[in-house]
Amino acid sequence: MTNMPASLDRYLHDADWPAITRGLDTTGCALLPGLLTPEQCHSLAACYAQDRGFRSRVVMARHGFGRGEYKYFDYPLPALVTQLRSRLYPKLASVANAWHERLGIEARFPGNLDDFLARCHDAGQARPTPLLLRYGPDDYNCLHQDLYGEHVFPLQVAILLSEPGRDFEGGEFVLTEQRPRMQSRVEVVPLRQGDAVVFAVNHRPMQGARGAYRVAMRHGVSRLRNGQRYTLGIIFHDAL
Ligand SMILES: O=C(O)CCC(=O)C(=O)O
Ligand SMILES: [Fe+2]
Repeated sequence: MTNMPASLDRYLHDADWPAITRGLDTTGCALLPGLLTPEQCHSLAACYAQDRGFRSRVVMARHGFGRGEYKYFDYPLPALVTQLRSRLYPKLASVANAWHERLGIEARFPGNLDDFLARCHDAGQARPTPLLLRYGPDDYNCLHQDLYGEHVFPLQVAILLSEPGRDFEGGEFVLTEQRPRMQSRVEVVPLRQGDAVVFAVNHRPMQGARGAYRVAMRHGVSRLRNGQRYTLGIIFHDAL
């Protein structure tokens, strides 16, 4: 994999971060359309078949997580994954800090990923969390939250590496939001190949009459009707 592609640098520089922040604040998710090129998607998805470069493989059905499988990258991450993780982090850290402030959570996030990871590693959360997921016909991913220890960065990113309609059908990315004492609401996020969705890992603040309250978010993937679907997941906190 090559060094930081200029296109990615430009994308992150030119993106409308105030609009992305508004999306995150109002719905708990925001789209970064066309963050990766089809070629980048293809080469990341092709990594899945390799044995090297991963620390573990999870067959979802064995754990009741759904159907399909995923593999956690090992350190050192592929260059493109490192770049995405370290460049996206500072853009999202200010949203994360604003959310903690509104939720009355004490922890604040440093401005760069290395400082945040040092905090995770000091607490024993030292295993890398970026992952590739692979789904085939009838596979799905149950609603879940990617929590791996005490240290939680409240936003994460998923990038669709396959093209809906061409590579697979079904398999929609869904988010649910559970307000206290209310029934859950679902949001389907339409993604094309190369699109990234930024979303809340566990809680997000919602403005109420008497200040902000906590909404619990979960994410998952609906059943594939056919084909193959690959995703790159970028989680910022490391795992115990
Ligand atoms: O395959 C997907 O779109 C969901 C991936 C996921 O659960 C994650 O990135 O944490
Ligand atoms: Fe996930």
